[in-house]
Amino acid sequence: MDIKTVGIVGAGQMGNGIAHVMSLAGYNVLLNDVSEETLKSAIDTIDRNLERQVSREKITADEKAAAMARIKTTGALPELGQSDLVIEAATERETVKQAIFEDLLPHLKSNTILTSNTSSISITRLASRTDRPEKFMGFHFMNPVPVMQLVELIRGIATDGETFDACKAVVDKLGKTAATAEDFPAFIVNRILMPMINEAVYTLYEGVGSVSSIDSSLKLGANHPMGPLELADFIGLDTCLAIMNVLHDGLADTKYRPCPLLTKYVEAGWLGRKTQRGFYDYRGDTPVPTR
Ligand SMILES: CC(=O)CC(=O)SCCNC(=O)CCNC(=O)[C@H](O)C(C)(C)COP(=O)(O)OP(=O)(O)OC[C@H]1O[C@@H](n2cnc3c(N)ncnc32)[C@H](O)[C@@H]1OP(=O)(O)O
Ligand SMILES: NC(=O)C1=CN([C@@H]2O[C@H](COP(=O)(O)OP(=O)(O)OC[C@H]3O[C@@H](n4cnc5c(N)ncnc54)[C@H](OP(=O)(O)O)[C@@H]3O)[C@@H](O)[C@H]2O)C=CC1
Repeated sequence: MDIKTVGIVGAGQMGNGIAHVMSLAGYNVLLNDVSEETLKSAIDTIDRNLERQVSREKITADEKAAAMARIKTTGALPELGQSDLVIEAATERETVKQAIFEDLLPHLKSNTILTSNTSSISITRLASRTDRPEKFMGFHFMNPVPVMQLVELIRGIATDGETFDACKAVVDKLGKTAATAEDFPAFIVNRILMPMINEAVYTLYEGVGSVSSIDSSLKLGANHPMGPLELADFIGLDTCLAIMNVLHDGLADTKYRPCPLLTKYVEAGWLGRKTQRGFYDYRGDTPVPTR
């Protein structure tokens, strides 16, 4: 299938990153969000990140201008119906994702491929509630999208070969690398990464280390580019907790129980960088540990 137009639902940190790389690769992009303000700030972020690539001579100013011109924003979900490929990148909550697909279905072309950027939720279950489980799959980018090389591709039980090949061709055109994962809770990356982050929060909860000592231990002792708590703030603590809950419920093993301290931060609305407070406080010039 020849994909020309990509509809993206959700213009948060992942949605704007996906719009950035898609438009730079030559796709027309229709970006949707429930909030007009989020759509505006997504365009500002994409502009800033493309400008950074221009200043580092990764792309030319003309390529940036062409990419910006290929992105349109809309608050009206039905407008995404004419897309060849839809990537849902809204909040990590199954009811939110289900409602989006339900609202979108009556407006879709019959051959549109539906995908979700979910970090953990069952692709088979999301697909089963649509009219096209064979044309549905997981298209999982990593954060920050313009920088990270990997895209996980997840087939639901019914996904057909043509749909998989079309999505794999998109990953190739983006210059990224696909890894195929089976459809089990949190797939590959988050099955491994998120229990490590959760364990870092337990290490903090039990007083084994402070935020700074835990993060420097993993940065300096294991060569991780970010400490696990800094990374949790970067991903979003709400997203981390949602993924742990999917692992805990889906695999029914207490080894995946979310740390109560992670729950407490989320209940406080301290979701990390996106709310300016999480394991670090980002309101000043430099991040200050909150424990
Ligand atoms: C939760 C899920 O479902 C799955 C996930 O995504 S899990 C999260 C996966 N992501 C990670 O693990 C990220 C770990 N962190 C890192 O790799 C690095 O800290 C980082 C790449 C984010 C930043 O790297 P750094 O060396 O500290 O910063 P910096 O030198 O400023 O940036 C490196 C490059 O990335 C670019 N960059 C950094 N952040 C960026 C962003 N948000 N958007 C676009 N470009 C960005 C910079 O411009 C720079 O580009 P050049 O190489 O062309 O100069
Ligand atoms: N953060 C990460 O590192 C990664 C996240 N993901 C996945 O990507 C998805 C998005 O995550 P992320 O970008 O971090 O989250 P954000 O919270 O940054 O963005 C989610 C966006 O979706 C919007 N939204 C909520 N409901 C709807 C709706 N019905 N229609 C349209 N937009 C909606 C939200 O609006 P509002 O704020 O107004 O509610 C918000 O702007 C999740 O499934 C997450 O698991 C995947 C890889 C990495």
